Amino acid sequence: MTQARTMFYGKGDVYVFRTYANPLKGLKQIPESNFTEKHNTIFGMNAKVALKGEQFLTSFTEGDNSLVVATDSMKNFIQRHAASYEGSTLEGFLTYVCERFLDKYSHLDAVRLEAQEYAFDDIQVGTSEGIKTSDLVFRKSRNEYATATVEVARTASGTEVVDLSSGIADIQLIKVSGSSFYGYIIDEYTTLAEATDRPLYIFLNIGWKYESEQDAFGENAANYVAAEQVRDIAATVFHTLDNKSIQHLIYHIGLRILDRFPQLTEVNFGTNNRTWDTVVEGTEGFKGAVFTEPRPPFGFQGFSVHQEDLAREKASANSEYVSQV
Ligand SMILES: O=c1[nH]c(=O)c2[nH]c(=O)[nH]c2[nH]1
Repeated sequence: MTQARTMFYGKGDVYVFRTYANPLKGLKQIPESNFTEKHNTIFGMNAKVALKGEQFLTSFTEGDNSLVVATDSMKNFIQRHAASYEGSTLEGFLTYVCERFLDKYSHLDAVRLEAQEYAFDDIQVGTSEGIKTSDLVFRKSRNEYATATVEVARTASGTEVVDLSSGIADIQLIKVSGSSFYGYIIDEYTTLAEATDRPLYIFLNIGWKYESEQDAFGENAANYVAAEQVRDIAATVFHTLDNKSIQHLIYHIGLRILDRFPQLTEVNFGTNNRTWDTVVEGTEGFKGAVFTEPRPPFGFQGFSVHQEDLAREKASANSEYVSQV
């Protein structure tokens, strides 16, 4: 059996800070979030590009560099195209750069670009009219950030987006009361005590896919899903749901995201359990308790939720799903 060969090369940690990119305005307002626009005064990212092409074979097998685009040049290519990008989304920018690579170098078969947003948050400053949000000074975010992956391939008639996914990474949320974990298998391996109310601390990466890639480009902002809106849905569902586990929680976050954004086909999760260790239990007379950082090892979950799940829940008379905040 002949096996498909792996062959690509590229550049990672390509930092791009484009100032005064076009703002993204007119996002759909959802009940879980007051995020409706992104000013993009700083459109920042850490990008990674990989070029694919059958014609690169001799660069590996014979050291023939005649068709090699130096990875150093790839870095320049991405950064310079940030100046000419007229759109306002990470997905749109990555697609634009993939297409320009394929235009420029006719021996490429496909280009894959991934990026993590390098976010800067607004900050309030004193002005002669009182405390206002500065349009000049921003502070580096140490919080979650948007992510995107795009692959564009050459076809007989032009190019085609063959992979596009969006996401938000490194959300870290703690719910101090209203989470439980009990009813699991109790046997000779069990040492964990059942909990009817535990402080649930979770790390989440959430990804989503659009039915139509066009919606990820932001030209019709009403169909774009901002990472900030997904973050706010996650926090809202966490706040509301009497969750029985992280598994249970993420299913409901997924359903709510798909309900708010029918233009998505799928929402997926990579989560991590960082539940605090208890040091001093709460008692009748002492509402508070004392906790500390958990020790490794840490539990994790992987799960995807699809529009069929939402349709099934909505059709079911005894569904636990709620669509209101
Ligand atoms: O939300 C949880 N899901 C589990 O599967 C699990 N297992 C465990 O020990 N703690 C937890 N918490």
